[in-house]
Amino acid sequence: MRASLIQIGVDQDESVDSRRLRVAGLVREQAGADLVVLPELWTTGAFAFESFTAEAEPLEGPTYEVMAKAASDAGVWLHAGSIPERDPEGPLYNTSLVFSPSGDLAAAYRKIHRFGFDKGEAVLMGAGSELVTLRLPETTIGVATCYDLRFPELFRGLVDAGAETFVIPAGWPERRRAHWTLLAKARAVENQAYVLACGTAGTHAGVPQAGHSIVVDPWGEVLAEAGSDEEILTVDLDPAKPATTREQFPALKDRLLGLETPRR
Ligand SMILES: NC(=O)CCC(=O)C(=O)O
Repeated sequence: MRASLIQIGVDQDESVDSRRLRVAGLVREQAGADLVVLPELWTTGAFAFESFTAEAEPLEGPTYEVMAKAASDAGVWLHAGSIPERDPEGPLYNTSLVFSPSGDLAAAYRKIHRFGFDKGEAVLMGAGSELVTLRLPETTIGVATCYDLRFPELFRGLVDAGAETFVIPAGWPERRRAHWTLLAKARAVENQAYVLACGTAGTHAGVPQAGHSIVVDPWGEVLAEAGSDEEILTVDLDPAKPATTREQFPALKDRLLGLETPRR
């Protein structure tokens, strides 16, 4: 299974419309991959709070249109990162979109843990409440977004729902890059799952981004890691590896807490 993570540079000297078209071109260039992944809030930048309201779009808005077409043109499963979603009946959400190779929306995930404490995303956006997994031909993905990476119980919930591969778009800042790589490895090892974590490059709203998109296998081995600039990581994954790892080292079977029916 071939995955491509597109670590987009998000700089405010490029308009949102131009970036959408440029990114669609990059997705089309990944024809031949099975799964393509984009970062969190790459239209605005995850820290460009002041533009969330102005750039918010309905679920089936301009990013949806352009990315659905790019997925079908490339014939790939596309995790198109997240958009600031305007729900006509409610608040804004930080919503990830996953398209099938025919360009249909296969899943949407509203970020559960909003970042910023009492500022920024945490006050501008509503919290999602539903875990999302999706069966692709070769693996079951579980989706999470950026700050969610700090909440291991979310990932355990995704494992319980069948996830073998976590797909995590992000806009993680350079200042806490050490946490990003540490937590990506931890989520892979503790859940015996692949982690595909795709961040942004560049600087937006004065916040330098970490980049360093990373692919970690179920043993915690880093299969690929980007630098800080715009970059595309392409990796070949063995879809059987989460299952074989869980068989060979069955630590998940020793869980005692947090299960509706304890195993012992
Ligand atoms: N966009 C985010 O969720 C940022 C998360 C972050 O900066 C952190 O967890 O640290």
